[in-house]
Amino acid sequence: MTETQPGLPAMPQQPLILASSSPRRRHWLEAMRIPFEIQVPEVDETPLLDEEPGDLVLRLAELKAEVVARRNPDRWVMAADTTVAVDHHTLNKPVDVEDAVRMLTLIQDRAHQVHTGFCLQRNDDTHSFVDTAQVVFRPLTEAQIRWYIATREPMDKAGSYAIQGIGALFIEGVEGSFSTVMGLPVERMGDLFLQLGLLWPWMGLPR
Ligand SMILES: Cc1cn([C@H]2C[C@H](O)[C@@H](COP(=O)(O)OP(=O)(O)OP(=O)(O)O)O2)c(=O)[nH]c1=O
Repeated sequence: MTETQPGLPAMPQQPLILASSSPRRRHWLEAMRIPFEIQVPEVDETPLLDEEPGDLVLRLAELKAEVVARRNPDRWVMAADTTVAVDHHTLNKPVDVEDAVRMLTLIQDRAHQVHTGFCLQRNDDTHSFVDTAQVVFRPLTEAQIRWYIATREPMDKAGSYAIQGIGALFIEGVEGSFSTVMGLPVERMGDLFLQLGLLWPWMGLPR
């Protein structure tokens, strides 16, 4: 029999499941010492016809969480999806060097939006939202853009840059959450963990 103390969970809370292959999302959870394991869902990330970027990231975050939550009854599963929007363009990860050139040419010397969809789900209990940050880029010449792409940093990032890397040098300012640009809105995620009483039990303390 498991001994319980008032206010303490009867058994240790199961770790979170991160439904993502993103090293950035893993990084944030490790940095915050949240216990987690990774299960990567296979989902089709193709946008629907005329789908708005905010709708796209929410749908994909919910889909990734749903797929993994169905396989893991009674476990909390977290997923996210990030995209960059400028005018009517949605910029996902570049498919090749020329695609990255196209994206960086579009976003240099102006502002764009980064939308990150987030979903936390256990069984049918789903909590999801979209967080948006605005990023202003400095002007870049084609030679500078090609130099940046040659570093390979842009190749697995939405919008073809990394705010957490060399890309920081090209950014004039950010309005909103830095972590949202990196792919995980950690401030709003923390709010949700607290509201649901998940955070402190993960740290071994009462909720
Ligand atoms: C704009 C920007 C994006 N990114 C990253 C975050 C995301 O990992 C990636 C967008 O791709 P996503 O499709 O959101 O995520 P992913 O394919 O890396 O992982 P998964 O779908 O398995 O969860 O771009 C940065 O790391 N820095 C940035 O500044």
